[in-house]
Amino acid sequence: MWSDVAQRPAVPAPLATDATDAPQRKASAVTQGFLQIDRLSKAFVPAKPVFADVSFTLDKGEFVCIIGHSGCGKTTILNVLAGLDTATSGTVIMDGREVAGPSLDRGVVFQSHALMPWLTVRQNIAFAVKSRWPDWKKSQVDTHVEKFVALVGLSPAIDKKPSQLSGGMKQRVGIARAFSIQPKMLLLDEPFGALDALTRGTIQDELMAIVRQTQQTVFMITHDVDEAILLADRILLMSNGNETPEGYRPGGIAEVVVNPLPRERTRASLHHLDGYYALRNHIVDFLVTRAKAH
Ligand SMILES: Nc1ncnc2c1ncn2[C@@H]1O[C@H](COP(=O)(O)OP(=O)(O)OP(=O)(O)O)[C@@H](O)[C@H]1O
Repeated sequence: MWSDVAQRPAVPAPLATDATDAPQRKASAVTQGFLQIDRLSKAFVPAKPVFADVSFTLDKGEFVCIIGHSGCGKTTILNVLAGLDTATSGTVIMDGREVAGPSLDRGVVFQSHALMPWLTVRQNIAFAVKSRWPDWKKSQVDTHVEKFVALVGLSPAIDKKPSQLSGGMKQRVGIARAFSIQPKMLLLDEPFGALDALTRGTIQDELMAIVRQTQQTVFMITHDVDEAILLADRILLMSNGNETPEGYRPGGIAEVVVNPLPRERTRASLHHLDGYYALRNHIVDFLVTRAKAH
């Protein structure tokens, strides 16, 4: 089902098991893609890597979500992609260059918005823009900041400080800031995790519109199956490390699911689309039966 090969089907393809499509995934993982992750592993405790042999790629303009139970290593992978942490082994190549530290080429949004509380919305975003383009004049910075604040619908609040904003508004500022530096890749770690369902839905729609408009490449962690189905072109299903009768087995990418739903989907239309329930059930089944015992 929805196997990760070069061809992206428009309708659900017949079921392909992990075992049968894994070799194809590995071959494509190291030869194609704007972002190439090759045999990544991370061990905080030497004998028990959290995950091992993690290989996948992202094409330019692609939106990929990773889903898996708590502790499987999603944030660790995202931190390695961001250059905020190092892997124990393996490589990350973005746009032909190895990721070896943080860079303004990668915008990161965490669950906690991480805004500077003493600065206004405008100043928070301008800070990032000035870091990216130190030679820009104030008027240039202002115009650029205003454009991205408008994109997330926050123009009326541009001169407010974070303490004067709701949780959803703060998260929008974080998203505007990440987009404003026009990174080559956006890394999102459960950016809507702390928001109520209504706000979450609205911002999901906004994010999707901006991503489509800017052709942004996105890697996002989520625990929400519907969020992944709405936003992602592909969904990486990640298993946890676990003890087996043969000994400890590290976690890893158990399966890559290609989203067969039309890209123009919306939250409102999602559950009316052919293939939605099959896709959802497949992911939920993975989380219930396979994610912790592979
Ligand atoms: N700095 C660290 N030192 C030691 N262990 C760590 C460190 N960071 C993470 N871990 C461990 O590595 C494992 C993976 O953590 P990580 O935060 O990447 O998981 P996750 O899948 O993102 O979880 P969640 O969904 O709960 O955020 C966990 O068991 C965690 O305790």
